[in-house]
Amino acid sequence: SSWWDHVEMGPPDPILGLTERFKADTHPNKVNLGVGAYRDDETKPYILPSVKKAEEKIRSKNMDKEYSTIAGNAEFCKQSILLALGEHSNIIKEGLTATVQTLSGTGGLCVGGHFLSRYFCGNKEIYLPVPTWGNHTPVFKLCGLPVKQYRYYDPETCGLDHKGLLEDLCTIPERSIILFHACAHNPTGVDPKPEQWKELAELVKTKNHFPFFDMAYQGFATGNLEKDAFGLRHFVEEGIQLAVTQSYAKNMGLYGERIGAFTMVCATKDETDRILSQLKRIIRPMYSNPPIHGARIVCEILKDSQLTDQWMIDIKTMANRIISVRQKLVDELKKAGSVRNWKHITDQIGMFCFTGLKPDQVKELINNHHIYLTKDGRISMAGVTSKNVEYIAKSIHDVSK
Ligand SMILES: Cc1ncc(COP(=O)(O)O)c(CN[C@@H](CCC(=O)O)C(=O)O)c1O
Repeated sequence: SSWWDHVEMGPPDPILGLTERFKADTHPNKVNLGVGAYRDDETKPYILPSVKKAEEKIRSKNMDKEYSTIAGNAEFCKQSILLALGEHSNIIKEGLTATVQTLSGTGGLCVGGHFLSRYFCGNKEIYLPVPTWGNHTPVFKLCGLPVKQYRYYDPETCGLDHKGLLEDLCTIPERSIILFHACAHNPTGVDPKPEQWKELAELVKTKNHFPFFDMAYQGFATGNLEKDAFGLRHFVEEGIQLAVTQSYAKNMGLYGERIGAFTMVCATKDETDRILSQLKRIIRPMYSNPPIHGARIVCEILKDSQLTDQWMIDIKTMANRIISVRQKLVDELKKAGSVRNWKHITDQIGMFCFTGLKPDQVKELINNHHIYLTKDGRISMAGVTSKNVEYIAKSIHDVSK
C-alpha cells in the first residue's frame, strides 16, 4: 500500500476549473464566460501597450536576477500605495502605511489574513459580503480566521441590499473585521454609491469595525482610478484604520506575473515599523520573497508619466469594451425575443455580470450550448465579443424563457 491511499480526489475549483473544462471542449461555438480575465474582441488575451513599452525599457537595462527583499521591491510598494490612496494622501506623507509586495491579490489577502489571525485584538471573525468571490472563504479559513457573512446583494432588485447591509453591520459584534470589495464587486458588479460609502464609513466608525478592502480592480470598474478608489480613500480620510490589498492582474493585465500589494494603515510611524517587521515574519516562511519582474513592470509604468498616460488609455480601452458589450448583450437578448428585464446587465459595472440565471439554467448553458459560466450565474463580460454576443443572447434566452 502507499502512504497516500487515504487521500481523496479534490473537487475542481469553481472558477479556474471551468477554464480546464472549456479548454477540453471541442465544440466550435464554445464560449468561456468563466474566469475574470480580460479578452479583446477576438477573445484573445490582451497585453497592454503600456506593459509592452515597460518591458522594452526593462530589457534595455540588463537588470540582474538577484533575490528581492522579503517585503518586495520598495519602489513598487511606494508607487502602489500612492496609486491606491492618491498622490496627496497625508497618511503616506506621515509614514503611516506599512506596505509589502504580495503574490497578487490572493497573496495580499493571505498575508493580511495571517496577520489579522495572529494579532487582531477585536472580534476575531471576518465578515464577507453575500455573495463574494469564491476564493475569499478558503483563503481566510487557511489563515485560521472564522468566516461569517453580511447581506450585500438584493436578488429582487439585482442591486445593493443597502438596508440589509446597514442592519447587519449594526448587529455584527463590535470591533469585527469587515471585508469590502473596493470596486467592481465580484460576482455581482454592484458597488455602493459615494453617498452609501459615506454611510458605511459612519457606521464602521460607530461600531469600531476593522475594514479590510480588497481592491482587485482599481480602474477597471469605471475606467477612472480615483473614482474606483473613492470608498477606500473616504474611509482613510475619515481617520479609519484599515487594511487594503491591491492586484495588478486585471488593471495591468499582469495575471500570471502574480504582482500585488498589502498595506496596513497605522497610527504612528513606530507602529508602521513594528507591523512591517511582523508582516515580514509571515512572508519569510511562506515564500521568502516575491518575484521581481511584475514589480519592475509596475514601477516603470507608474514612475514614467508617458507610460502612466498610456496605461490610462489602455485601462479605458478595456473598461469601455466591457461597457459596450453589456449594451450589445441586452440588445441581442431583446432581438432574440426575451421579455425579461435585463437592465441589471447594463447597470452593473466591472468585469462581471450577475445574470440571475439559476444553477439548472447554468448547467443547460454549459451542457447544451457550450457556454461556460460559474454556478451562481456570473458571467465574465470580457468573454463576450461582437462576434459571439448574438449566440450568447440566443442561448441565454433559450434557457431562461
Ligand atoms: C475580488 C477579488 N479579489 C482577489 C482576486 C485575486 O486575483 P489575483 O489574480 O490573485 O490578483 C480576484 C480574482 N478573481 C477572478 C480571477 C480568477 C480567480 O482567481 O478566481 C475571478 O473571480 O474570476 C477577485 O475577483
